[in-house]
Amino acid sequence: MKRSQSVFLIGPMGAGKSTIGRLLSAELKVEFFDSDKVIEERCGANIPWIFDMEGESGFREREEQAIDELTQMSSIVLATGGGVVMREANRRHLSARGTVVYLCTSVEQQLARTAKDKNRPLLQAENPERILRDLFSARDPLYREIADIIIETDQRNPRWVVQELKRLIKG
Ligand SMILES: Nc1ncnc2c1ncn2[C@@H]1O[C@H](COP(=O)(O)OP(=O)(O)OP(=O)(O)O)[C@@H](O)[C@H]1O
Ligand SMILES: O=C(O)C1=C[C@@H](O)[C@@H](O)[C@H](O)C1
Ligand SMILES: [Mg+2]
Repeated sequence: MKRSQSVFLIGPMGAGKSTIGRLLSAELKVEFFDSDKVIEERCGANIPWIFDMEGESGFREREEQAIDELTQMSSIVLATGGGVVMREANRRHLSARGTVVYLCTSVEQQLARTAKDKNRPLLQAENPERILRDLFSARDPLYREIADIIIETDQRNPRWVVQELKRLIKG
């Protein structure tokens, strides 16, 4: 682990960052934060509302501020939003301030895992599969660029991923 002892989970929508982050923080007995939730709490509104009122750029401003603050805390588990790597400042802070874990998932699994949830404005379009494929092409190299650990989650249940992560982080 890097100096701060924090673990930052990155990856696309439906990779399991929020689910695995919560379980991992309980195992490691450290505090858990989800940057999407922090942004919603601070704003007093949900992500679709922020996208509607402020556009994606407004959301990204709020996200950059939240990531800067959260990555300065010591010994936390942080689940990030799927688009966090789009800003260079976020990549720099995540990479310098903790152990970055990229949770990889196929587009098929992402579609299955996000199908019922309406809280992801980028997927409320006619062809979410096309969108997920385009996002994957743009973002996968950026996730890889800052990842200390890469873990494939398609065929794994969240509890297995947490145990594997615990082993890799301690090792
Ligand atoms: N390894 C897994 N196997 C099966 N289901 C999973 C797995 N990981 C997550 N899920 C399920 O997929 C859905 C999406 O997971 P989650 O919200 O944790 O993703 P996320 O990476 O935080 O997405 P976002 O970037 O949109 O916040 C949840 O219903 C969760 O229970
Ligand atoms: O992939 C993305 O760009 C996003 C993922 C979600 O976690 C949220 O941060 C928001 O819906 C945007
Ligand atoms: Mg999440």
